[in-house]
Amino acid sequence: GEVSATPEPNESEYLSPVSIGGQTLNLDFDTGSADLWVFSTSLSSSSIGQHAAFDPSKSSTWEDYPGASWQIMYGDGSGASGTVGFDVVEIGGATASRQAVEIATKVSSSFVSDENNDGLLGLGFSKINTIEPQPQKTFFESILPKLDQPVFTADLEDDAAGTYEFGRIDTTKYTGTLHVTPVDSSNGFWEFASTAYSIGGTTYQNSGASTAIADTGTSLLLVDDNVAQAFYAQVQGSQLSRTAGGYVYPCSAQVPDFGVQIGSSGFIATIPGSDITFAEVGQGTCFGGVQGNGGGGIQIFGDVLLKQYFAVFNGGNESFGIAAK
Ligand SMILES: Cc1cc(CN)n(C)n1
Repeated sequence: GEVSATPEPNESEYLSPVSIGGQTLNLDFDTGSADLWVFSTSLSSSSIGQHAAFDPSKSSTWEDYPGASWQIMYGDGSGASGTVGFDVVEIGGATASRQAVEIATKVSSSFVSDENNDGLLGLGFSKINTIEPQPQKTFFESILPKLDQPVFTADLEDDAAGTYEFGRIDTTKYTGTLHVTPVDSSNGFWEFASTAYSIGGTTYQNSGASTAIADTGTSLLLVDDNVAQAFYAQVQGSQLSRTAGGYVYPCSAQVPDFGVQIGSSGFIATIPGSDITFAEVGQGTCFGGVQGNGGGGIQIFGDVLLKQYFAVFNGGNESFGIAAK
């Protein structure tokens, strides 16, 4: 079957309505993790705030997973933990009849204050699912056998709503070639080779990092620190600001186009310089959407890059593809 879910755009995330045991929550679809967790009525009312909170006691299809627990920490330092059960999860028409659902009993402050999302839906590989004593499948892995094609696509936009589709590739959503690269899922991510980059149309070899992950749950484009330094050397007035947490520059600065290689085939995915500014941080200073990865070795290609393209995640042959749109 084919399904689609239309996430509501928000500056730092893409949310999609998900039905769990008949209760609808807005979840942040995250290809960089593999836990499906939700705000729950087990949280304090001050943590719940304006969020939708899942109440297992009100679901007729809920099944506890006795003794199981989970605890996750994300790259931005946010985190959550809690207990586990199984329920019917439906997204735009596709249904996983017995999906592991992680009930949050603790969430970090950034989730409390981000009133747009009521939890996360991980679309990474279940080898990094944090459920103890036994990791559980992601929603995509649960429905994979039933899909016409073993794929999901992400068509993220900045201003309009983006769309995730499961089970089909809507060829009307992109133009030209779909550039496909093999994925190495051994770290649990949609990870591929990326050993080159371009600044203002000139291509350079990236000696610092050799791979990258496609991560819809990360807002920025986090490249090898040397690559970020080389990029901002070409942005007049830029500086690495500890207070801002990265490279900033005068909002009036001329920002060159920036590209990163997708796979070892040579395709460089480019972002127009005019789309690189992520936020204004006041006094006419802007925070760049391209930042260093802090020396992590793996580059993290988040929404700053992904929103420029139509992305295809293939769980059948473990590949990642992007095309212009
Ligand atoms: C909540 C969340 C998800 C991600 C990306 N996987 N980050 C960095 N933070």
